[in-house]
Amino acid sequence: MSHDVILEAKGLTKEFEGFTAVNNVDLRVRRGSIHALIGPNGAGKTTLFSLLTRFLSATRGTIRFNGQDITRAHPADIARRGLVRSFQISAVYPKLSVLENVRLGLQRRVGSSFEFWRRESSLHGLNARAHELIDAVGLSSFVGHTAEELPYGRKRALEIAATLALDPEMMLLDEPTAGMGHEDIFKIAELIKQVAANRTVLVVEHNLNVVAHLSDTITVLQRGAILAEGTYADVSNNPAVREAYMGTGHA
Ligand SMILES: Nc1ncnc2c1ncn2[C@@H]1O[C@H](COP(=O)(O)OP(=O)(O)OP(=O)(O)O)[C@@H](O)[C@H]1O
Repeated sequence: MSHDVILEAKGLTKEFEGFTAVNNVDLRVRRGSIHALIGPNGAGKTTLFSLLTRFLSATRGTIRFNGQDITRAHPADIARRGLVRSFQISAVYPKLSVLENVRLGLQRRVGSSFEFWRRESSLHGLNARAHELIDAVGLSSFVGHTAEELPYGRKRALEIAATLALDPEMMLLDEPTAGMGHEDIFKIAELIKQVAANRTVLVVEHNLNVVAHLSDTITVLQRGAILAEGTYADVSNNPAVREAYMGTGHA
């Protein structure tokens, strides 16, 4: 595994009672890149994410992260190694406020989240950074709201802020702009670009404008297998990809 490749899956396969949702996928994600995973509904994108973060066990295949075999690692161990999925929201608690949720993520990163005896004053030291992250995802006017009170799009923004608070080496974002209005989509896309400056991002995204804007590399899945891979120009000019997208409303 080359040093440039942070995450590598080989022959990854997931069968559900005879149905193959992910079929012999070889995926290499370059360190520092934004890599998008696209494909029609049911192509296996979410299943692939779940395999990579070990929310699901693969039927076959191997996964290496930073050169180490994580094929059988526990999901929490994978997160600790720096591979964090955005909705892995042990990071978002519905009854806690936006500020508390993001601050908790920051505390986890410094390894103090379970030190409940820590003085309230020490928490305030984290507030400035928490407010920065909250501001960056456009949630400043929702600071005191509980996570469960937020509208859907804002909740997704909070998930991203909470994930960023953990400062992962690699982030897996599962449809980060889903359910968002046009303005929020643009803000989130910019934010992803900004945070990707010093980390690796693998993103499942349906909005092809966002994909075109963000991605260094795009992998197109169809029926669980890789149909094409390359830059946006490469894949969007690929006849097989055009065919796969016809009639899906995403073209
Ligand atoms: N637990 C499961 N049991 C049986 N089949 C499943 C299970 N999870 C997913 N599948 C099937 O696997 C296929 C791939 O699903 P997946 O959700 O990974 O696709 P996707 O590309 O993420 O789709 P979408 O874009 O609609 O989110 C689908 O046909 C789905 O019905």
